[in-house]
Amino acid sequence: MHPSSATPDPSLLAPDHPLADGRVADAPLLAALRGEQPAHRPVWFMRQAGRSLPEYREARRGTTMLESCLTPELATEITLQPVRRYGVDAAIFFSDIVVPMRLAGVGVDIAPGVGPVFERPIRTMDDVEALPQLGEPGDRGAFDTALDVIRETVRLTTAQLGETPLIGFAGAPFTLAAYMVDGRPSRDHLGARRLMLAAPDVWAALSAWTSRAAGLFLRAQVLAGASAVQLFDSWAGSLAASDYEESCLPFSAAALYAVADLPVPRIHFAAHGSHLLAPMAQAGATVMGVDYRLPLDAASRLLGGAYPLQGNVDPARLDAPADVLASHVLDVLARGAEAPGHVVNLGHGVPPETDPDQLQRVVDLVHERG
Ligand SMILES: O=C(O)CCc1c2[nH]c(c1CC(=O)O)Cc1[nH]c(c(CC(=O)O)c1CCC(=O)O)Cc1[nH]c(c(CC(=O)O)c1CCC(=O)O)Cc1[nH]c(c(CCC(=O)O)c1CC(=O)O)C2
Repeated sequence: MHPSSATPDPSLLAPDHPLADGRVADAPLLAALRGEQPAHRPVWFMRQAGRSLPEYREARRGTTMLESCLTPELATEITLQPVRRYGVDAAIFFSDIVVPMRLAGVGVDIAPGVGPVFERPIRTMDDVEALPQLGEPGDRGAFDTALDVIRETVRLTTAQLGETPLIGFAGAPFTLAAYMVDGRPSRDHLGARRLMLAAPDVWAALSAWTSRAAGLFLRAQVLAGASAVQLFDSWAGSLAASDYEESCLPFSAAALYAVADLPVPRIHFAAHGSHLLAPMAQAGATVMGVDYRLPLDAASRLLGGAYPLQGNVDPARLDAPADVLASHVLDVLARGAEAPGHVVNLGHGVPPETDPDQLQRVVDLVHERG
């Protein structure tokens, strides 16, 4: 089993990093992620920067998704939009889980209304061995050079964020590998799960590659200025716990280990993953994200009260009448108070058709009552 933690060393951060120069020292988000009780419960939303915002749709006019992720000034503006509009307690880096693969030279694009689509699905050991080399942490090879555009966006964003922390993120090895095997979004990831069981050596080699890509992508974001990270194992929920522990956990642990020596909280989240919460907590995260299917007090008990939690407003209630939404948010706050620390989020990403005014109501209620 891969080691999952190391001793964080603040000296690894540049003096002008928001954590080093004190800019984010009093941020409620970081206090809650450390398991403390800040003056108010912090809140942010997965996919807060995106299609639900008119200003996003305006800013994206005439550009493809990946162009917008790889144009520093545009990605910075999009990351800042929800912080300005809602007053949320965190920015999440506007990017996508396939960006590191694109930067590595893998043929992938994001088709609107579909999601990631790969030119060549990965099915054999030859396919894996033909993937671009990524190098080791600290190597100045082609991939590390390609990550400079990410570093530039993080720097531009944190220069404008002031006291609001930036969360860097990556897709987890299983979710990335599932896209690469299936070649496009899939509901049950049967192609990936079949390969995992039929050719475990190919699956392990691919997962080692996606784990390295995710880990280097996270590390680049933190060293450039991100003050926390989130590893999205969006689709691990399609796995049985035994398959997850056997074929995925070691690779998620390796991805998180890539930033374990840096003094930043590490959030780990899987949609539909309540049955995996305990094994996922062994991957080396310091905070667990919970989707909307498992109440936070039950999640905290399941984890022995050992982890601050993030979540878990049900996205479906964002369309409900204001009083129904309010009572649901108050219930999430009450249950979240059972955990050592609580960051309010949705139980999955903001649905594109969400009314921004409803998200504003959630932020105001959490800041008032949280
Ligand atoms: O059409 C557009 O404008 C691009 C849509 C968009 C993408 N990534 C995006 C956005 C902005 C937004 O969500 O509105 C932007 C995006 N992708 C992601 C995040 C991180 C987060 O959720 O806060 C974000 C938001 C970043 C931010 O708020 O700053 C990461 C991501 N991309 C992806 C996944 C895995 C997944 O959801 O399948 C995940 C993990 C997040 C999750 O589990 O919800 C893959 C992906 N990327 C994308 C899509 C959507 C394709 C579509 O429905 O048009 C999809 C597939 C899907 O969502 O079903 C493209």
